[in-house]
Formats: sequence, structure tokens, C-alpha cells
Amino acid sequence: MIKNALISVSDKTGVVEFAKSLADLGVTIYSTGGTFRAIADAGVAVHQVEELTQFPEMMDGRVKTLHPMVHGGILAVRDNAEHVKAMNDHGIQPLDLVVVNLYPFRETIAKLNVALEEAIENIDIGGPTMVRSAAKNNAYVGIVVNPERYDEVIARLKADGDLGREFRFALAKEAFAHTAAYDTAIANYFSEQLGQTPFPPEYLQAYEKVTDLRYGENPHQKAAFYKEIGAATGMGAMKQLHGKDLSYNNIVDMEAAWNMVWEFEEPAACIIKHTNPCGAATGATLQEAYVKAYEADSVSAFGGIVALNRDVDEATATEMSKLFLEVIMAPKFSAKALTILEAKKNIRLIELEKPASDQVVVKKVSGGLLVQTEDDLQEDETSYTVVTKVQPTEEQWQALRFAWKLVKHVKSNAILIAKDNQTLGVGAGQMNRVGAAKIALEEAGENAQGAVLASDAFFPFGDTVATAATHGITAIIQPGGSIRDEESIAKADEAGIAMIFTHVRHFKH
Ligand SMILES: NC(=O)c1ncn([C@@H]2O[C@H](COP(=O)(O)O)[C@@H](O)[C@H]2O)c1NC=O
Repeated sequence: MIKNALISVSDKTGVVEFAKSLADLGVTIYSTGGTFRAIADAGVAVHQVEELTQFPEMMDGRVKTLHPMVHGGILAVRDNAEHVKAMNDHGIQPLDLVVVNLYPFRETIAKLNVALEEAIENIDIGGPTMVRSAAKNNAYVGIVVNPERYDEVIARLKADGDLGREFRFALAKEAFAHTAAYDTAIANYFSEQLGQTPFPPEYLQAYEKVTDLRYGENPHQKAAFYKEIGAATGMGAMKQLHGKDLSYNNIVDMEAAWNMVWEFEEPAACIIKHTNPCGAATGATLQEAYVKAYEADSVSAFGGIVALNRDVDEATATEMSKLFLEVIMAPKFSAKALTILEAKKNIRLIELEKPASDQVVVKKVSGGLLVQTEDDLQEDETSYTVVTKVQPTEEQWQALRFAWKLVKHVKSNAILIAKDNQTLGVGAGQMNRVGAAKIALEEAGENAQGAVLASDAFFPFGDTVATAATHGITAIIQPGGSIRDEESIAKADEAGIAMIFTHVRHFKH
């Protein structure tokens, strides 16, 4: 039986209707300042919490509900004689339903240049205290932290006159998750102020479920997708405009595709299979970039994930509509592009913001977590060295730059062949480097003649350069740093290949 409810909410969405329904069910409502006014102004019967505490709200609202008359009323075990006696002795009213959501701390720190004082003033104390009291005493008290629960609460009260033990327990779990996520945001903000990010002594993150997924990487694996609470960019902030539900593998590939395509400032298109590019290209227009990316490997492009770094126009949409694609992601789709692509039932269309920089990459391992900064080093070409007798031509430099930007997104060991801002062959995830080169060169075929080769890490032996030479590769970019670099340099000199050492490695596991 719910006799008394305490409502104290910052997010007042739906609270007036909710309070009205409670009042109609005969519940006596107590409220704090702003919530009281919102409810009272709507003509709903409500009491000020000061009636319980006999204390005014004070210290800029820092102290309003932190009082034994409130917490005794929430925490008392209703069938414990001592607790009941304490309530009677002190005139404490039982509070059977607590409805609280907290000061907008996350929203406050998301604002530009927010002062520490303002952030601190938005740390809720009384709210979480009531939430935790009520959640602890869920055997008797209902705790509601999410306005989305209001309807169900009312429906249950109307149907059964009570919330029921199981539902109260579920609400309590939601409440503890709510305060944990809230404290996580505060702890991370403090870490940031202390300069402890991105590797604070405790690694705390809070995620909320977006959806259950049909299955995981394989049909026998279960999966769900979670987003960072308050995510403004990245996969957690994507907008799906069309198509069936995304799969686990779709999202993994989308992440790879999206990071890859934003390597380029000019119009670019990347087509991804299993996180590696089967085709990537830039062009004067988006349409040109897409067609080149498609033609790079038109066999593998089937069922691919396409990422584009420009708004999709009619011409590009028309080209893409000719092929079965799993996902197309872009900053925006024009109305005409949408009409063309929406005619294809199965394609998923995703709008997404450009990726944010300064992200960390996190990998779960058993019993732990690996955290690293992104592989987003701004490389300075002046620190590259040409190690061969032959210098690259301007055209080769351009092709090498293009290939180097992409090879870092290919699973190691990675070799990528390119020409004219278009990939021609990709060898990904091989256990030895010459094996990756053979795959990439074979895929490039005749087109390897006059093309360039990029390698994500150094050549341990001269065999990769020798293989590249037999296929007509004219320039190579790689980190260098092997004890047998001289072997590779000699092979390059023999074949008249220009070779650059970047002194930067781009492993990707
Ligand atoms: N200080 C307290 O005792 C206290 N009690 C409740 N609050 C918060 O005050 C907010 C509601 O305030 P109002 O009803 O005045 O708009 C809620 O987010 C609630 O979590 C408090 N504020 C901060 O700690």
C-alpha cells in the first residue's frame, strides 16, 4: 500500500501527470521546492517537504531532504517492532514511494568552459541519498529514478494497489545503476581535473543498453549493444534512417570504416569487409571516390559496409544502389539520395558525426582491460627518410601518402597496394609479412605495375621487397627499423624501387 510519496526531480518530464495520477489514487505527496511548485501550479494536492522536516531548505538547496524525518520514513523496516517504535516516538511518517532524478551533472560538464564551481554545485547529494535509502529498503519502498517508469507505476497501483516485491526490486536495481553511473561521471570529471586521464587509477565507465542484438559474431553467440551514457559522437550517437536492425558484425565493421574514411579531407569512400578495406579511394567528387573504391575489388565489395566522408548526393546514391550493400554511413543523405536508397529494403542507412579525436581504445581481456590512446599520431613527413638511391616522384609520393593513411587501418600483418588514390590490393591479418604482400599483389594483378606498396611494420627480411619488385611495384613506404633493413634497401636499389622509412609503426591487432 502506498500512502505517502516523496517526489524530488530535476528532470520534470511527466512529473505533473504522474503526481496527479498518484493524488487521484489517494497518495499524499511531499515535494522539494521546484518540484512542489510545478505540481502545485498544476492544481494537484502536494505538501512541502518542510512539513516533514520542520526545517527550511537551506544553503542553496544543498540541504533540503537530508533529515531523519525523511530518511527514517524511507529506511524504517515496517515489520520491525523497534523501527516502528522509533517512528512512533519521533513522529516519523513512512514514505512508501520515492521519486527522484538527480541534478544534471553530465549535462553541466558537457557545456563549454564550465567552471569547477558550477560543476560541483551540480553534484546532487540529497537525491542520491534518498535513492540509495529507498533502493536499500526495496522490500517496503518503491524507488523511481526514470520518468519512463511513471506509467507502469500508475498502471500497477491501479491494478493491484501496490507495486509488488519483484517490481520494487527491479526498480531498486535500476536506482543503484543510476547512482553508480552518476558517480562514475563525477569521478571521471575529477580525474580529468587532476590530469589523470586517459589512465586514471580506477577505470570507471557507464554504458546503457541501446538494444539486444539478434546474435553476436556468430549465431550461437548472444549479444547486445550499449552506448556510453551521453555519447555525442561515435557508434553510440549514430542515427539509423532506414533498414533492418544492425548486427554485431555490422557495428564492428562500421567502427572500422568510419575511422578509416576520415583519414581523408578530400571526398573519400571506403568499403569494408571484416574490418579491412576491400576498396578505398578518394576522388574529385564523392561519386568518383565511391566508383573507384568499388572498382578496386568489385567482387569483395558485395555485401560490404560503405563509409563516406561527404553528404550522399543523388549521383553517388544511384551508383551505390546498383550493388547489395549491408550498410552505408555518411554525415548526411540528401532527400533524393534517400529516396533512391530507401527503395532497397535491406540496406541500412546511417547518419553519423565525424569521429571525435582524443578517444581511447579499450580492449577487454579476461580479468582486465587494456586501454590505449588512439593511433592518431599527426605524422610529420619531414621526419621520413628516403633510404634508397632512387627518390620517389611527386606522383609516387601522393600514392604513398594515400597508402600509408590506409594501411594503418588494416589488420597486421598488413600490406596495401595503391595507385591514383585507389587501393588495388590488400593483404590483411597474415602471420608473415611476405604472405600479406603476396595476397595484396595477387589481388592487384597487372595493376601492380607502377603502383606503390605500404607496409604497417618493418620488413624482417628482404623477401617482401623482392616479391614486390617482380610485380612491378615502384615505390614502398614502411616504418624501417629491422636489423636487416639493409637487405630490403639493397633489394629496392637493385629493382630501382624508391623506399621511404616513416619511423612510425602502425600495428593493428
Ligand atoms: N540537498 C538535498 O537535500 C536534496 N534533496 C533533493 N535534492 C535534489 O533536488 C532536485 C529537485 O529540486 P527541486 O524540487 O527544487 O527542483 C532533485 O534533483 C533532487 O535529487 C537535493 N539536492 C542536492 O543535494
